[in-house]
This record gives sequence, C-alpha cells and structure tokens, in this order.
Amino acid sequence: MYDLIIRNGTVVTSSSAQKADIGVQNGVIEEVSTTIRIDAKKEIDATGLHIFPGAVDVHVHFSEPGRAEWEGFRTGSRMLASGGITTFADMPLNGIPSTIDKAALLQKAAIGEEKSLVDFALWGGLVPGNLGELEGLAGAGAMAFKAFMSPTGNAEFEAVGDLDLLEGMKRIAELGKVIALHAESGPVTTFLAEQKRRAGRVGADDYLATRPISTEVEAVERAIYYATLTGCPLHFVHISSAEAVSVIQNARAEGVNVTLETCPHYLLLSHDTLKEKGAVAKCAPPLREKPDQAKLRKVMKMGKIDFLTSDHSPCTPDLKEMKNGSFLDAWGGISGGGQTLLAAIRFVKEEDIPLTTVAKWTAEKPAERFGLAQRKGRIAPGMDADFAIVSMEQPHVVTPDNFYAKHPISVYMDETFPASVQSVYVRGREVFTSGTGPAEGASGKWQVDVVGPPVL
Ligand SMILES: NC(=O)NC(NC(N)=O)C(=O)[O-]
Ligand SMILES: [Zn+2]
Ligand SMILES: [Zn+2]
Repeated sequence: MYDLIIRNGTVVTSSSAQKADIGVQNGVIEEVSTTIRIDAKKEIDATGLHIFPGAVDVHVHFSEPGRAEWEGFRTGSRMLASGGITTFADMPLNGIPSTIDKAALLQKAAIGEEKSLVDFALWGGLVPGNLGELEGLAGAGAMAFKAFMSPTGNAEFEAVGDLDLLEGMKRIAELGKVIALHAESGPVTTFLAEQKRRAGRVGADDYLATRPISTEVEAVERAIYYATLTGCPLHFVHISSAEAVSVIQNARAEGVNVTLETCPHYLLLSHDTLKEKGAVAKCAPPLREKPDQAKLRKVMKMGKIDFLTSDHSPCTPDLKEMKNGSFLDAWGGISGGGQTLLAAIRFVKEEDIPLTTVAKWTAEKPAERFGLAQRKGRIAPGMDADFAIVSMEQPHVVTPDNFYAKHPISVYMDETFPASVQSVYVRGREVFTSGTGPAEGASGKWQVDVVGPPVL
C-alpha cells in the first residue's frame, strides 16, 4: 500500500515523456511504471496531464530578514509553488543582514523553515572582507557562494574587487564549492552610467547603453581567467548574450569547470518591453535588443545554456517609480519567480524542441550543479516526490489574483502562457492546486543535509 499514486499522467524526464504511474511512500518516489498494481491511501488521476519534476530555481531574492516588505519566504514560496517550483535557493543579498557569515545563514534558515511552503537551499556570499567566514558558511550548509563583479545596489552586500575575487575563488575551490558570479564589468558600467548622468541622458535606451554586451563579455573572460588561476568551479548567473555564451562554451571545451544559466525574461522579452512597460522591465544585465534576443534563443535551443532560473528580484512599488523619468535610478530586478516552468514550456513549444529539455533546464541540471541531485530534480525511484502536474492544453494568463508574490507588480502581468499548472507536490504533500491556490502552512525543508559535490 503506497501513500499516494498518481495514475495515467505523461511523465516528463530529461530522457522521455511517457505515460506512467508514480507511487509515493513517505514523501519519496518508490516506483515509476506503466501500471502500478498496488493500492494507495490517495490516488490521483492525471489522465490528459503532464507530470514534470518539481522545478529547482537556484536564483531568487526573498530579501528576508531585513527587507521583508520587498518579498519574504512565505509570499515568495507561495508564488513558486503556484508555478510548479518545489525547491529554490535564496541569494545572499537584499536581506539585512546579507548572508555573509554563519550566523546570518542560520538565522535565514530558521526563518525559511518557519515560513516556506516549498523546500529551499541557501547561498552564502563572498564580499570584500569576509574571506574568514567562507569556511564557516560552507560548514554550516551554504549551497554555494555568490559574488558580484559590478555594484549590487545594496550597501549591505558590496561587489568584490579583483584581488578579493581571486582570493575568494581560491578559498572556495579548497572548500569544494562553486562560485556564482554576476558578471558585468563594474568599472565600465559605472563609468558609462556616470557619463550618461553628466549628460542628463537617463532614458530606456541610455540605460541599455550603460551595460552593453561587451561589459558582460569582458567580465566573463576575466572570471574564466581567474577560474583557471584558482581552480575554482565557476557558474555564471543570468547570462544575457550569445557572445558571452560562446566565450563560456569555448572555456568549457578547454576543460574549465564552468556552467551558465539564463532567465526567461532574456528569452521571451526584449529592450522593446523596457520601452513599452518602463522600469518594471528593468534588470541587470538589461533586456537586449530583438536581434540579440534572437541570438540568445538560438544558442538556448542548441543546448549551449545549462539551465534556467527566475532571478526573481522584486522590490516595493515605489522603487520602480521613475524619479525624474530616470531609468538609471529605478531598482533593477524582475519579479517573476512563478513563471520559469511555464516559460520553459512556452519556449520549447515556440522553438519546436522536445519537452524533455524542460525537465533538464528547470530541474535536473540546476540540482546537479549545486549538489542537490541526491533527492531533487528528477522523477525516479529514491528521489523526493516533487511534481508539477501541468495541463498542456489549458493556457495560463497571469493576473494579480494568481501571482501570489508580495507585490502583484510584474512585467509578466497579463502575459499568456500556453500551459497551466494544475497541482504541485513537495515530498508527496499537495502544496498547490489551481482551484484552491497555495496550501496553508510551511512544510518547506532546508536542504542542508543533501548538499553534495557539484557536478559539471
Ligand atoms: N540586488 C539584486 O537583486 N540584483 C539582481 N538584479 C537584477 N538582476 O536586475 C541581480 O541578480 O543582479
Ligand atoms: Zn545579478
Ligand atoms: Zn539575482
């Protein structure tokens, strides 16, 4: 007798999309087979529906503790659950304190366990002056480390200079962890923004011009050089250009331990959206011009980007209001943590590529890269029973009522996706249905005990 059987759904893995039954016992997948002949306490008929592995979003900013008015573990995790995301990793900045020592990590973990509806891991930060904290962070369960090569907008989390970065990478390599970088050239983006400000040029086109693709490429090249000097496993967050992808793939071909992610907004949206919708579409790196977006979509389709993350980085509404019409001064960050799985499905439909890639990009690859793959990221016996049950026929329109983030303000508002999330399970527990919304309570567990070595 199983606790739960999901019958007759099309189970999507990174290698196939096939009809199967899934049997769950004690929150773990026991069996995946054509027909399960055992009974269960609860049976779900998923005829006509697709079952994806619960998505693993390793890049969100929940800003709690300290700036919980921006987002928070409760609201943020409800948003993720509604989009089929069953595990997330919270970035070390935007909260106060930022997660740059063991005490801050443990404080955040306690808040997460008290408030999160879905499972989570936590990033540690590398900032100027915290070299001595990295070992404590790793030992206490930080999943990996994050640093910025350009200013963060947060006084509590400074960007690293080159020397700090080199020393940090050496230490992180010794600790057996990955460093993830926000890779835009700090000096060049700061210089270009200063020139624009002096000239009184602060519009949408001016903002884009302060962060050209060349600034991403320069930072990526420098970081790869540092990875070869230090032997540190390297990951690039939110890569926005095909040019940077190409530099990274060349390094990988030469044996550098390096991976990269992009985000739905770089694939689905362009600089035109910033011009049309304003600062709600401002992020760093910026949304690119249409021809550049097309190039990024092409390399994504070719499999040259390892996985997708949301970079859900919301703020209070006033920070998106443009003072004096300045795109340079509005907060940079896109709110869209619930959209990653549906965006991936939309992308593969539009590009006519297999659904199996969705399982790879949204679950399997991120879990592997950050040591979560012992339990997360795949539908297979022994893995946690984390699923997103999706209708590929019924579209989803984003509205304030089904957005669930703290602030219903997003570039995705009113956007249509071709599929919709019907229900979501974390370790066998139903955490969302389209009829009833996110479940009450906080059943999320900190993934501290399963963080293992990174896989390239
Ligand atoms: N402080 C932030 O949350 N920044 C984020 N902002 C973006 N992407 O615009 C990020 O990931 O860099
Ligand atoms: Zn970033
Ligand atoms: Zn981010």
